Amino acid sequence: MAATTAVTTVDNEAVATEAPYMPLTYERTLRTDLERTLPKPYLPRALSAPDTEHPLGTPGHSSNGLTVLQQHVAFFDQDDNGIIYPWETYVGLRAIGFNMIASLIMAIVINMALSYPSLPGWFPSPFFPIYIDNIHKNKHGSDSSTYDTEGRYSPANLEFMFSKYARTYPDKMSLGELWNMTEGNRLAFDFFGWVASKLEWAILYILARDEEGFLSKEAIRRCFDGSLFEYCAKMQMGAEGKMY
Ligand code: HEM
Repeated sequence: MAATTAVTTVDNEAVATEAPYMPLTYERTLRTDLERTLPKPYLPRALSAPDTEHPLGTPGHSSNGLTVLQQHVAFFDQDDNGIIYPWETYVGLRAIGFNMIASLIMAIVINMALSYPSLPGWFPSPFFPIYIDNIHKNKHGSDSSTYDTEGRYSPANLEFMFSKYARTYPDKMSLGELWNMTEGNRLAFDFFGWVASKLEWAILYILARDEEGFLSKEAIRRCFDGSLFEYCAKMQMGAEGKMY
């Protein structure tokens, strides 16, 4: 009997997600029920971005053989040649609803920051192209870890983002909660990553927040696979359709 109890205690410790002497581990909780609706939630997906409510990813959204991170940026490749120039980023941002000044500033910042790591050679280009083949080389620190280093999408990390930081509602986050998330994701002395993360989440919040000022899990999930951008562009053109 004693042996059984000992084994049970050891087993529980082996899968514990909370440590009594580290309060953050029980303030920022991890969901342990993901497998009820999402098979192999720990497995990074190369082609689709599922969550517990959408175990097959985005219906009707084709990967075209691209990784989820490549899909995130492919919308901005206006001529489909695998290279995103600043003017293409600008056109894409305008198409999803940003005004001229915001789109201009964002296009310059995004292409200046992301071009060099993505280039096929070591020589910089004055036109600041971003090569989609190498977009995984632009992964930075202090992010949500939802993309892996090859550009796959890790479903469990999207779910943990919500179980850790979504306090008001389980499926949407306020601006303050997003702020806490980016603060919680900060890695030491990672100045580039701190700023890049804040900007990415701020732009997404501006783009997709609802009337009450919350950013939904569905908007975030669809930002990861880029289908959110297609949806926003359609909405801007006045096309029919509803995402939520
Ligand atoms: C309105 C447009 C955009 C929004 C709202 C947006 C938002 C985001 C968000 C929320 C993330 C996830 C960050 C994290 O996991 O913490 C992300 C990641 C990323 N985005 Fe965008 N993005 C946009 C446009 C672009 C464009 C045009 C490019 C490049 C052509 C780009 C390249 C990337 C890359 C490389 C990552 C991976 C960074 C990482 O996880 O470390 N994004 N973006």
